[in-house]
Amino acid sequence: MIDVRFSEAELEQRREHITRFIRDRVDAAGVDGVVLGLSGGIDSTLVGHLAVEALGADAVHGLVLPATVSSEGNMSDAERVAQDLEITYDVIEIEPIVDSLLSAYPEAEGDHEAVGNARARVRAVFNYLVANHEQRLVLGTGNRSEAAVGYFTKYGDGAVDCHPIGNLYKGQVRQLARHVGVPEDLAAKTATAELWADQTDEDELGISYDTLDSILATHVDGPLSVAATGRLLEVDEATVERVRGMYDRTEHKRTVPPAPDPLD
Ligand SMILES: Nc1ncnc2c1ncn2[C@@H]1O[C@H](COP(=O)(O)OP(=O)(O)OC[C@H]2O[C@@H]([n+]3cccc(C(=O)O)c3)[C@H](O)[C@@H]2O)[C@@H](O)[C@H]1O
Ligand SMILES: Nc1ncnc2c1ncn2[C@@H]1O[C@H](COP(=O)(O)OP(=O)(O)OP(=O)(O)O)[C@@H](O)[C@H]1O
Ligand SMILES: [Mg+2]
Repeated sequence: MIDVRFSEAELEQRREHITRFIRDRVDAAGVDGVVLGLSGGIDSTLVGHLAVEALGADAVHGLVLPATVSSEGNMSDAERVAQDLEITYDVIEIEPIVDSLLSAYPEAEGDHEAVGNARARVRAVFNYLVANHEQRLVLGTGNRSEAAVGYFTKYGDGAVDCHPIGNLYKGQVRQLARHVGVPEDLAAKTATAELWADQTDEDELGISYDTLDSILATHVDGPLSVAATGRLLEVDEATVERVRGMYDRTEHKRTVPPAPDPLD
């Protein structure tokens, strides 16, 4: 595999670069701070840390938004992160809202993907309720690995004002998290979207993040062909092609929705 990790000096550079980015976005928007969803996972934990470093704890509002499929461990970790960072946070159960969507449209009941994505979109509604009310920006927590293969809910966790860690592969997210002092149990935790019971990213994607990061760095974001990537990483060409296919099929999630060209 490709080792995507930074050197210590590069990590410190990234930390400064991202905290400056967050400050610049807030200043340019003329708002009073940021809001973000805290899931107990490493992406939101790292963004929470960097936001506090950039803006101070008073300018960061956390939302812990449990669903019935959320594990108690993750929800208590999310609260622990907010408490350790000394930020204001709310805990709001989202399932009553998901239930009311399904009682209005029972046809979707039992469709775990549609309902799971609705959970992510209900969370986006709360983020923007707080952002509008308190003059804040919504911070995204998506990383390059998820974005490249479209592993996020369109207008759910993808509905944000900026992506502070959007250029980091998952392996780099874990490394930067350790560098800024995130506790090891959180930095090493298995990634899960928790949109339905027992979901994990690697199971659903059918690939480990180490392999995904390597294929992205080499082929999707890098110059090597499918065959050269397969040889270099010692993975099947079919795996490289599968990742490339996910990237191509999810282009619509990374771009502004199109309209027809203007008439001449
Ligand atoms: N070619 C195209 N051009 C324009 N739009 C297109 C399109 N193809 C689909 N669409 C639209 O996109 C929709 C499908 O996209 P979307 O609604 O996102 O749904 P979809 O991509 O099917 O599902 C989201 C995936 O992201 C994962 N996820 C979600 C949230 C968080 C995390 C996490 O890591 O925590 C992971 C989730 O487990 C699932 O695998 C379609 O229903 C359609 O409306
Ligand atoms: N229960 C939740 N409460 C609040 N926000 C949530 C919750 N679940 C998901 N989110 C939001 O959706 C984002 C996307 O989830 P995702 O699982 O990709 O990231 P993560 O949980 O931070 O890290 P990991 O991918 O390692 O699990 C989270 O970072 C968080 O902002
Ligand atoms: Mg998660």
